[in-house]
Amino acid sequence: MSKKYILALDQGTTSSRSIIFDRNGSIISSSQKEFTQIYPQPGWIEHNPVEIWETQLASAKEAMKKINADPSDIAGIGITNQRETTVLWDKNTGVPVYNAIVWQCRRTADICDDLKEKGYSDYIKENTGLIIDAYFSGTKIKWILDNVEGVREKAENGDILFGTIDSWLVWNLTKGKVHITDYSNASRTMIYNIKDLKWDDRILKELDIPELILPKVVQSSMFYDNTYKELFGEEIPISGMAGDQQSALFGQLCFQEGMVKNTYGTGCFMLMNTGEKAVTSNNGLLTTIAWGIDNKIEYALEGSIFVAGASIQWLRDELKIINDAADSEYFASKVEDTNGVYVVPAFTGLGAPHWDMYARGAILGLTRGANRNHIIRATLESIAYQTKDVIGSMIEDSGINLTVLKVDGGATANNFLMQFQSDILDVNVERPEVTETTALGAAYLAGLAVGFWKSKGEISQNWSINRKFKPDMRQQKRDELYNGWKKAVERSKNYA
Ligand SMILES: Nc1ncnc2c1ncn2[C@@H]1O[C@H](COP(=O)(O)OP(=O)(O)O)[C@@H](O)[C@H]1O
Ligand SMILES: O=P(O)(O)OC[C@H](O)CO
Repeated sequence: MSKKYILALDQGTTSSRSIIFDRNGSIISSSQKEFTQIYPQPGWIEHNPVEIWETQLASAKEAMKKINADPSDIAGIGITNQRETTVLWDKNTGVPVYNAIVWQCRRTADICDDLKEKGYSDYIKENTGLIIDAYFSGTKIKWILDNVEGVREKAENGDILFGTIDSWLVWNLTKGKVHITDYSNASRTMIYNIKDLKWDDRILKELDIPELILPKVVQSSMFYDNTYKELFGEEIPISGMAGDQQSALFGQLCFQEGMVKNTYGTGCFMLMNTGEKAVTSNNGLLTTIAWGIDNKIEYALEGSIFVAGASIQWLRDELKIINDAADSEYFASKVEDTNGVYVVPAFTGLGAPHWDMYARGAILGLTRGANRNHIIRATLESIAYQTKDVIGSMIEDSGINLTVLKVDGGATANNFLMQFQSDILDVNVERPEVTETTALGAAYLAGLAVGFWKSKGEISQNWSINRKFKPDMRQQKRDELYNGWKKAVERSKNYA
């Protein structure tokens, strides 16, 4: 019987999703399960790795059940994941030794300060492409080794394994047989040398991380192994793997140098394909591996914004001034402007291009007339302003003048935000028909490896546009608004 589908496992920051795609790249079935966000202290964020695995598996089974898909209908599984989030587990029992330390967690800021004081900034930038920050996995691994009793000793004896979420899922899908990560995920650890394509000895030594806990780094599109038989009743090939932002770049078909996408989820991540060149940023962007495919490595420039859609969840869950994320569009549209209000959602510091681990959130410009709608509108606008900060850096670093921005992710459903984004950038914003491009990218990577799709050319025919937003704002107004934002951001810096 011929295989009909590819199953993408999209393990995100707030939910585990599984999506089944057909040969046209259309969504045939999906399932999503939220899981617990654990905040042990201000600025600390953890996930339970077992809950991650269980929700991911449950969503995969549910997506299959909804369409009565048999495991034999599935040509391959592609995995895509929240990046940097760090898990250490016991190799013999498969039990995590601590909760996963999430990418947003700031607990290792002091380890990062120490690295900077020791003069590692240039070395780390040149060799890992990254800027020293608590965001990345390296200092999180060190924290677990140093702070969880008995773990360092076990690690040195070879009884502990480290993985980002991709590794953790593959380990569980294969019942402890396979310990791997792909190039795109490895490039987010701050311990991987993206030029030499190997774990970096000098950084490992400085952070005191034993190399034997690290996974083997592999291509993003290849047959890795099968799921173990009892899991779905039959083995299914696992054949694609990439960090979620790189996967979205692939899913948006940004295969050529200079092509850019921006994903609006919990955070906002803009990536530009730079081909086989690792471009170094002079403006606060990261150099990262886009993917390893056909025995080649391609690179990307990345602007990482830590808080985007999460600020809308904050309006809903903490301020309780909206009931649903989608309501933000209605309330924002009820006012002409923000009445001079700016919201800087630096809840977990600021990422690109500012890189300030000690920035914190702020609401500025309040006057007696400021109301709920202004705050909601200012929160949505902050997502667009942060994107503008990043795009400015990208244009300077690449020399490429952007005329179109391809967008995806949950918050792109918001038409007010998309129009404001186009207005403030003065570029066209294109929203595709399938905005689940993260999962789609993983499906493409998996499908290409098993011959479900023959070539990138074949999948390129699948992309179609849902709506194009065109700029409609005077330059003077654009400048005024953006200058106000820049002032507000400065006020939020170096606070904690
Ligand atoms: N209509 C909307 N307007 C603004 N934000 C939205 C809207 N719908 C969803 N969001 C935001 O998008 C995020 C969810 O997008 P998603 O791509 O699923 O994120 P992730 O993969 O990071 O979990 C949430 O933070 C949510 O607040
Ligand atoms: O889970 P998301 O979509 O918020 O993505 C998280 C990023 O991979 C963090 O680098």
